[in-house]
Amino acid sequence: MRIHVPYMCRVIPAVLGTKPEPCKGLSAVPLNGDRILIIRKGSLPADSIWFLEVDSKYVRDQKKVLGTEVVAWSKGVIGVSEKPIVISGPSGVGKGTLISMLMKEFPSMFGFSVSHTTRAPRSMEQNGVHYHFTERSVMEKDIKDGKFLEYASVHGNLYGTSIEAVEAVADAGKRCILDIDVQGARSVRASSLDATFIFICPPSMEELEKRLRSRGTEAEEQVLKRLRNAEAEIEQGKSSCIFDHILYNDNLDECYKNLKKLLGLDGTTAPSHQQCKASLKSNGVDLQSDHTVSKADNKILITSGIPGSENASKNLSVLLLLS
Ligand SMILES: Nc1nc2c(ncn2[C@@H]2O[C@H](COP(=O)(O)OP(=O)(O)O)[C@@H](O)[C@H]2O)c(=O)[nH]1
Ligand SMILES: Nc1ncnc2c1ncn2[C@@H]1O[C@H](COP(=O)(O)OP(=O)(O)O)[C@@H](O)[C@H]1O
Repeated sequence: MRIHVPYMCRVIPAVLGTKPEPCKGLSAVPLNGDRILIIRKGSLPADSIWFLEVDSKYVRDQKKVLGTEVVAWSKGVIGVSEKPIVISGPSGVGKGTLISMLMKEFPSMFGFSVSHTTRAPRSMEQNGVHYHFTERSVMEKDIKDGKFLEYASVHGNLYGTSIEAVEAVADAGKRCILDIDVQGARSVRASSLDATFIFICPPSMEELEKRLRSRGTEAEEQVLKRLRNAEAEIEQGKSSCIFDHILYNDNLDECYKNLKKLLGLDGTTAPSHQQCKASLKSNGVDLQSDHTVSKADNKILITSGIPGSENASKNLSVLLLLS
């Protein structure tokens, strides 16, 4: 079982009082920075593991918002969250159009990861909705400070996915969609974020140019740069092993139908909530009331039964902490 820190967690609005009672049956493992992993004994896997943030920026902000004393905030690992979806493809191929269609048809299911960029906003674009439009120096500092899951220089500007952007979608209980370039997709592939990777291809370079020009959002110099970059992007998208699926966006409705099909949204393969719950029960950690917890590097070892006894090794669960 893998636990991703800090994303893939959902915020449970459980505020502890100023003087929490000593809790029986809880194991606490201090992690990096201001996080503690809590494991509760003798409970269902779905309700047994969560993180506590102590005196983090989030906790301090909540103190202000709630106007009350808050000592910690819990971020629970509950249920099975669906894999995020990474969508890549050359500029003008129709990524944004397909993502908008998906979000419009399934508003409560998907959430868009709002990237940061140093490029100037287009006339219809809103800060915080389409992108977080950012100064290069600010973004570079945030990258240095480890706030980004991935970033890349694309068509002369910096683009990046902040950890907070992905976390915000997970916190809302939605499946995250990332619209990022091939370099970004490669970085996410190499990260701990388990995602579904989809590459969108144009039917031809002529059609791509037509779409890019007819969108009318770029100056000629930018159009030419994007078309030049498109050839390499398509080659990498098709030949690398980054992507799980390649979709051709020739006829839009057809492509959208295929996208829904591979996401299991055409009514044939979508997993039900019950199925998710069942798979969690069979794959999750079966915590018994007598277990010990220890930490070694990025692993949390949970041993049920009496340590050192013959049965203990059979009941060893290892949680990998990947950040
Ligand atoms: N690596 C990375 N690429 C991004 C991110 N956000 C957007 N992009 C990519 O940057 C490229 C340019 O995006 P944009 O300027 O909005 O132009 P458009 O693709 O023509 O709409 C596209 O390939 C996007 O997929 C991000 O957070 N990270
Ligand atoms: N299958 C398609 N056929 C014709 N035009 C399309 C198709 N898909 C998208 N478009 C148009 O192409 C332009 C670029 O699409 P967009 O979604 O902005 O691309 P991207 O986000 O990949 O840069 C938009 O004007 C959009 O309406």
